[in-house]
Amino acid sequence: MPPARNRHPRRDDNRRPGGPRSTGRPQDLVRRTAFDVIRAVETRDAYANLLLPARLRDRGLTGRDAALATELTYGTLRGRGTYDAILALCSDRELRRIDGPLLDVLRLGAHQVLATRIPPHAAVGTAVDLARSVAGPGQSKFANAVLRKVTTRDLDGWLAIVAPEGADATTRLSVAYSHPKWIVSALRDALGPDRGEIADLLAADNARPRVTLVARPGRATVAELLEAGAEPAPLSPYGALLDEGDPGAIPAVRDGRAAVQDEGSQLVAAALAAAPLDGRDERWLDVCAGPGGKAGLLSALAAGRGARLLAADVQPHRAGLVRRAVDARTGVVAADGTVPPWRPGTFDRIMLDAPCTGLGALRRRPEARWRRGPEAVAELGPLQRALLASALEALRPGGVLAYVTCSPHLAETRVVDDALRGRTDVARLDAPAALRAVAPGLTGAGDGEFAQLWPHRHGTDAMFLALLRRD
Ligand SMILES: C[S@@+](CC[C@H](N)C(=O)[O-])C[C@H]1O[C@@H](n2cnc3c(N)ncnc32)[C@H](O)[C@@H]1O
Repeated sequence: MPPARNRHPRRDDNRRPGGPRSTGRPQDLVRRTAFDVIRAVETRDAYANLLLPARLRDRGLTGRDAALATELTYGTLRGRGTYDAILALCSDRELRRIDGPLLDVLRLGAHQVLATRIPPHAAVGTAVDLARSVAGPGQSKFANAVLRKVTTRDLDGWLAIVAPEGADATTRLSVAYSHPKWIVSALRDALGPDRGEIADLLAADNARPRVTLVARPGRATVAELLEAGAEPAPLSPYGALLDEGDPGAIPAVRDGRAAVQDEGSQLVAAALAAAPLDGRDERWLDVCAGPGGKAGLLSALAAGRGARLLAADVQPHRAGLVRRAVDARTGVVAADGTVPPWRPGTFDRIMLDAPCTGLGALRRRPEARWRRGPEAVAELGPLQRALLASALEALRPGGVLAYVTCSPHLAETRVVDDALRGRTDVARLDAPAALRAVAPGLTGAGDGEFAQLWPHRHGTDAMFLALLRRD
């Protein structure tokens, strides 16, 4: 099966209105912008989702031009694994011998040829122009020769060659769905008995998610978001989906009463808030709160109950971002959760949204899959375990803790089993039931103690949730 394709309406008229910077041909500016962001991701570890909006603004690209630049940037970054396999067959030079800028032009060209409705001659022509401007006339001839070969087959035709049925399953899925092999293996392991869904999961990682908004209760309502053009979200009682338009233009979002937040993130925060608890319910803690997505919702839910949230993050600038997401009652501190400034047994509810590989949010971060290797999982383990041990210490007897990762990787979720081994004072609560209590329509999120949401099943990031009570 081919990777999910982000088809773009067939057109080569992506002109932008004239303006002070509209010297060269406008379509060149669109592709040049995509190229610059792809290069920055490659050479200086830039984040496409942060850099691209800034470049679009700088260059005055809006509307259809901005949409095309976004599609080209994200699609090229996501599809790199597939495109490299195809380019390797079309080039008489090994890919590792092709200069970085030229290789990125070829990837951008391959994406346009194979996964958009841009006519092949326009895709090749503009890529050759770009190759000339970033790598010189000699290299533009090479780019022309390679990309012309790419145009000889459609994506399915190429996949039959680079990811043939007879190849071993991990390699085939890795090339066809453009995921590194170690991620394919890790995701398949995480699916466990449902491993047959792996192709659907990889395809979901390649599809751009819809923008999900959260109405922070007591500060905004879902109805207000619907009036602004959003649709109700299928699962979260606080959620709404936006198909088009700038979320920042919605007054509630502009004022910080609502925000952009994945539905899975909303659900795990709401499940912690709704988990049954005996006794005092006044002191809530978010240990790893930056940049403040879950803290924003928790602070609003806490306020509605007369409880108070303390939000912490080890990085002062991330703690600063949290301040913008929460109300004035919420305390925000820059603190290391492994050597915390708070006393043991202080809190009634704790959110531990641990630093993780983010393998559950690949659809939002197009370049993330290429950035780190499997060593990242091993590197994060000790920190995840230390944070969980320390957060359990901070919980009062009878209190409830949510251990959350936006990664389904078993090494990152089994941290909970490691932490509880040999302990008799911590009980695992039924996390799937807690999620269903806030999202009654939810199915397929697990039937044991732990809950796992999936992009291909739930349309959310692959959030993992364990709910623990200290006895
Ligand atoms: C997955 S992110 C949290 C996302 C956040 N909960 C949200 O919903 O927006 C993990 C956060 O943990 C923070 N972090 C890493 N090590 C930490 C530590 N030792 N103590 C506290 N925070 C830490 C990181 O700075 C990062 O902001």
